[in-house]
Amino acid sequence: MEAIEVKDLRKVYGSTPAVAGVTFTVHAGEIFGIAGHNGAGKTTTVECLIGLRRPDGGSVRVLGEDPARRRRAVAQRIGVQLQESALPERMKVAEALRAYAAFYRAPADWRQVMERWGLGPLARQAYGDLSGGQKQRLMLALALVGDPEVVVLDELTTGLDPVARRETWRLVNDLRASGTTVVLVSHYFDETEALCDRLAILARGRVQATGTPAEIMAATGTGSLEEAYFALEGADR
Ligand SMILES: Nc1ncnc2c1ncn2[C@@H]1O[C@H](COP(=O)(O)OP(=O)(O)OP(=O)(O)O)[C@@H](O)[C@H]1O
Repeated sequence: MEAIEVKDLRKVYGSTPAVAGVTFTVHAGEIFGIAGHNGAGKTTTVECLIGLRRPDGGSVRVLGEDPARRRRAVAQRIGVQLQESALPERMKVAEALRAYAAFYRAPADWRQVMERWGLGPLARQAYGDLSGGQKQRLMLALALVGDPEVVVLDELTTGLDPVARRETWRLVNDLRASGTTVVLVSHYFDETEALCDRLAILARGRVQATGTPAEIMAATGTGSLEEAYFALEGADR
């Protein structure tokens, strides 16, 4: 079974077609990128994957389930780190991990997750006192505390300095190594190029290309995913 299957997904807000017929498949155990610039439809696609929005057309299956109909069942098996997630400023790192673990029927040991992601020394520190990189690390740990089969990371490294960004990339690679399927949503093409086994490039609610970074570059005759994106954008206008 594929981890995720999206077929001809459509979502319209008023008269804005945010997602206009998106199709892709995520294989179990891979890092799959959903790449594209602001307004491409990435977040809307992800919200349909996790059951936060009901599609207007097409179908979505996550681990064989329809997230719009079986949101709670899917939520037990998928970890989500959403854009701009925030916690109460005074909540401590350990408290947040313990509270999130309590949502799940079969969570990971939150103390182990805390240690694994290097948060042990920060256990008693308040969320509001963490650095940007530490906050991101905590968000990643919170997405993993339910011991999910699939984890969705939306704009994971936005606002991080280059060192924290590389450190986060290493953590994402570690995740794949441990067998978790990762969906990485990003508008940074260097990030998707460095991390993703395969990806879909979205623009204006449509998939412009799917494949491995090498396949997409070869198909567009370009040397980077960013150049490939602009080549595809040009061709589509
Ligand atoms: N709740 C909403 N109501 C109306 N329009 C929306 C809503 N959410 C998104 N849109 C519009 O749908 C389109 C796709 O937005 P979406 O947030 O899915 O794109 P994105 O690729 O995630 O962009 P970003 O990187 O800026 O988050 C945009 O034109 C956006 O303005």
